[in-house]
Amino acid sequence: MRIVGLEGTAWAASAALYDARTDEVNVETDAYEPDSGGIHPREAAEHMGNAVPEVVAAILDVAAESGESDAPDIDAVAFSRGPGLGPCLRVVGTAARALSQTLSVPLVGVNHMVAHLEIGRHRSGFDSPVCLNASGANAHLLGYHDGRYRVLGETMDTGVGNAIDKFTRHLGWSHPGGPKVETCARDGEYHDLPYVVKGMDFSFSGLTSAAKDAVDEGVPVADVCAGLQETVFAMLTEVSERALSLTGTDELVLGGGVAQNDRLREMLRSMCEQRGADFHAPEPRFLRDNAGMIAVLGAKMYAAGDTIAVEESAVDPNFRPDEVAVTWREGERSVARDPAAAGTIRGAEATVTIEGDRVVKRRVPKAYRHPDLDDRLRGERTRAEARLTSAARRVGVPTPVVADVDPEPGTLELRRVGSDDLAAGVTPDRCRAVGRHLATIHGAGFVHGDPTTRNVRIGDGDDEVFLIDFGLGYYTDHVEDHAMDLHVFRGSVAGTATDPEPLLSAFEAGYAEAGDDDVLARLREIEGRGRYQG
Ligand SMILES: C[C@@H](O)[C@H](NC(=O)OP(=O)(O)OC[C@H]1O[C@@H](n2cnc3c(N)ncnc32)[C@H](O)[C@@H]1O)C(=O)O
Ligand SMILES: Nc1ncnc2c1ncn2[C@@H]1O[C@H](COP(=O)(O)OP(=O)(O)OP(=O)(O)O)[C@@H](O)[C@H]1O
Ligand SMILES: [Fe+2]
Repeated sequence: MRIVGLEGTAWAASAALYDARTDEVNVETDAYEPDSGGIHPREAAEHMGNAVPEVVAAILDVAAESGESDAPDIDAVAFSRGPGLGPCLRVVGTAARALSQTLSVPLVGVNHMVAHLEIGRHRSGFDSPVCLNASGANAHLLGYHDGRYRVLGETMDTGVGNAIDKFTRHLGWSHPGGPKVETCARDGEYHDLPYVVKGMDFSFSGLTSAAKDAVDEGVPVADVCAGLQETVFAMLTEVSERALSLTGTDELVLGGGVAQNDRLREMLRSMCEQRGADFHAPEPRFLRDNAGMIAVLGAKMYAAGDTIAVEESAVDPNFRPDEVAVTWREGERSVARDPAAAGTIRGAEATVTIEGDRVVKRRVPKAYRHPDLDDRLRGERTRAEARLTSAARRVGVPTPVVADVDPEPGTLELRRVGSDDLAAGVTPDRCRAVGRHLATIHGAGFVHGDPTTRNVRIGDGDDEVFLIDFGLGYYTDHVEDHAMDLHVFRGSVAGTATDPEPLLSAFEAGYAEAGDDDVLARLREIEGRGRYQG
């Protein structure tokens, strides 16, 4: 089978030929480089208009030379339907429809972000990995479950590349900024910047502003670049580790243009090594936007009969990866596995040793993080956990008694609670109880910060649950912060349960019993927010 792929969501006018028999991928790309500032949608679309016919012609030449007959020997045309810049997508969509009609072959509409994921899975040979997509306009964690890729975590504001590019625009550097920050950071000393992780979601906006301010205040640019990389990539590595821990998976693949960064790959590799997981990042030509990944996923979709009629092939600038019916993996294994049951448990942050009634939790140093950042986070979180675990119990929320705390090495001794993690026995009654408990701590002025089904323990009664692991918690009265707690819990249920709806409605009903309606309204808004920001 041979598939032609077309890509043109933003900057790369690209065409590819994928031969499924030999697994060979030929790619022709013509990049748009803005004269100044960031990517300009109209200019980028103009570039697509000029460059797409040329890269297509070049790929058709390759097809003609390598085909088995005089005919081009092509089975289908696959193209990026979104997400991306509307004006660019429309140009490439039109080219793809025309090509499929000229060749009289079916059209396959590919989600660009799922293609970033699938190329990594394809090249790694992994079975059901967690995928971190680190690209310009996006940043999210995906895992396959029951016919869809679920979004396990994502940016709450801009994509990771855009966050870096915004900073370099402030310096007057040309687009793209990512590679320049990487080079400049090599000569810099680490500089502290805000670190924002909420469960498996994360935010870059405060950090970008702080990086700009630091330069304006005279901190050497190289130091700010080093701090920016260390902070941004540590956040991405931490949430990836959380996703591995939550799903029980031991395979991680990386995708997207920012994945070309050596330091990011090094951190992820180091994290995976430390926890005994396998890591794969494809070669750079498959990381940045390219039509090769579109052709490879196009081949899988075509083989599954997943083609679209021309009339239904409209592009979608906000096409989310979790909207895609994953036809080519029907019946395959979910990303969620059974976590190791006994002895020493390796959470995302800590190792937990359970001896009888006593639980010792150690936030071990993470080799992937800069030592200053590592010390800061382990100390802050150990202190927060001790303080908020006790504060929650004082307002009537079941939590473990804290027997001892030592923030310097990052060690806590807790009483053992519950018989299992909620993940092992999610029921509507228990979810309702979690909702009530979160409402109570919000009423007391603080958030949990990471209320997933692995950070709730189940007790003897039908609705007896304990909240644990308050390390990401903090005092706040902001409705948005409270709503993020609910969003994180929803995400952990929706990402792993086969029938999440009854669980989620019970959870929200529980919250409504004891909490503020404004928070539930804000949750709706967060869930509905289009996260794609070009
Ligand atoms: C929707 C689609 O149009 C979009 N594409 C996109 O963002 O292009 P991509 O090739 O995946 O990523 C480009 C980004 O990747 C960054 N980048 C490239 N090389 C880098 C490096 N060595 N270090 C850090 N960032 C790098 C650039 O600064 C830019 O922000 C996406 O995938 O989100
Ligand atoms: N007090 C406790 N009683 C019983 N089990 C516990 C207790 N504390 C932790 N555990 C067990 O250890 C696991 C990991 O603990 P915890 O969530 O605190 O660590 P972590 O590294 O912060 O994890 P993550 O960041 O992945 O949520 C829990 O899911 C739970 O199974
Ligand atoms: Fe991309």
